[in-house]
Amino acid sequence: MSGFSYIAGSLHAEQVSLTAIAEAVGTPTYVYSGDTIRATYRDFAEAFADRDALICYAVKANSNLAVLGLLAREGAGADAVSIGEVKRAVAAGVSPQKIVFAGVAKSATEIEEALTIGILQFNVESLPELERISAIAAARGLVADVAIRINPDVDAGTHAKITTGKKGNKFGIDLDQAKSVYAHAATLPGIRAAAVAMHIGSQITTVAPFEAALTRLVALAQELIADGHPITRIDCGGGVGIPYHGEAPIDIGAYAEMVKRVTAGFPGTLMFEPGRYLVGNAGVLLSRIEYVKQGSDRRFYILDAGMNDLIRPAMYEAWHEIISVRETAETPAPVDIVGPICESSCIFAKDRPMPPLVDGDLLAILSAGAYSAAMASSYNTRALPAEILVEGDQFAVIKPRRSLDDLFSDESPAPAFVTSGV
Ligand SMILES: Cc1ncc(COP(=O)(O)O)c(C=O)c1O
Ligand SMILES: N[C@@H](CCCC[NH3+])C(=O)O
Repeated sequence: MSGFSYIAGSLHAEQVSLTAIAEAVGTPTYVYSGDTIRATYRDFAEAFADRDALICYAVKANSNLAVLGLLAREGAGADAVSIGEVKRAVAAGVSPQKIVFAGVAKSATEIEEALTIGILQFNVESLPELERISAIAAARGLVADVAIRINPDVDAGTHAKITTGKKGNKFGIDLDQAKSVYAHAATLPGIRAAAVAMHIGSQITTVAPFEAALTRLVALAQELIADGHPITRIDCGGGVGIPYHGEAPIDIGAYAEMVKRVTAGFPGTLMFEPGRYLVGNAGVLLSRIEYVKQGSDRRFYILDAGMNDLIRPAMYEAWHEIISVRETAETPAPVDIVGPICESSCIFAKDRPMPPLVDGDLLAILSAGAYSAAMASSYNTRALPAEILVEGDQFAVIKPRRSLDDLFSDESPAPAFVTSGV
């Protein structure tokens, strides 16, 4: 929980009291520690300081412009999965020549706009996509740099819903098809196949699956180079996990040692796409207990935050640590911590030992810096949560809470119809 600690009996983000934030902007609110994001990025970058390396932060993990800007100022590039994410990265100050564009369904419009922006490379996930990129680039007299994302058929040992590098997953091109796809790429006028790429899944907690996949990718890169392909970059993807529930985190030094050893014979650029690792443990979701309800067999803490604000427990049965903002040494007892949404899965924790708390007390849901605000929705016509960035003893509202009117001001109970024309 670096970046968050109790000071004078009250939980703080760096030197800012979460109680003061709740009073200033209300709840539910995401709070991020800028210092933690920066320090984590620097650790990652430092581990590869002796190699030509480009760290492309996976924008999807937390796409707030303030977070992107902070990382851009550290020198990070961006891994984007939509033209919207590409534009966010550019708006935050990321150089287009540090942006990779991944994703299985890039539209023609997205490809055109990315070419106009001048991104570094497209990470291509299928043969028809490769041909589409070539046709669009060639029509403009351009040559697009691409990596083919390889599916190395490795079990990442993570949750089934977030594994991506096993045969049968929709992502990437199967390893046994790779050489023929590169051979085809070499014949296309709008393509320069300058890289190989992989991304085998998320929240991976051991180095072994990365090593198995990277070993296959490097062997492929060497064969491709021997065949005359201009491979100058290896994109190792993201996926490095974080502790949510006492997991031993991947030691970034051990991960870097493995990557450098496996790629020792490759003189080009190493690329990485970390998302969760950089921001996951740098954020909390701050929420207030609306009601404490005592049922006949259990006690509920009913929060003002719901699954629309933080969907990971409902979607992946994810475990998030939840702590009281008011420090207390009182004996914990099991409670169910639930939200207001009309779904049985709107529950953050079941039978979780918690200290006795009362209506109005604040809770912090930890490890909520990644895939949390970014996946929030306004289901049940609820405003999206606010977001705050803390730096030392100061905080900034980096996403104001919108008014409820904003949620439906562009809808009408009596819409104007137009003739379809068919
Ligand atoms: C292609 C790609 N790169 C990078 C990431 C970032 O993953 P993580 O947040 O686990 O580092 C993802 C998401 O899993 C992804 O799909
Ligand atoms: N959204 C997922 C991770 C998916 C990563 C995107 N490929 C999570 O919260 O764990």
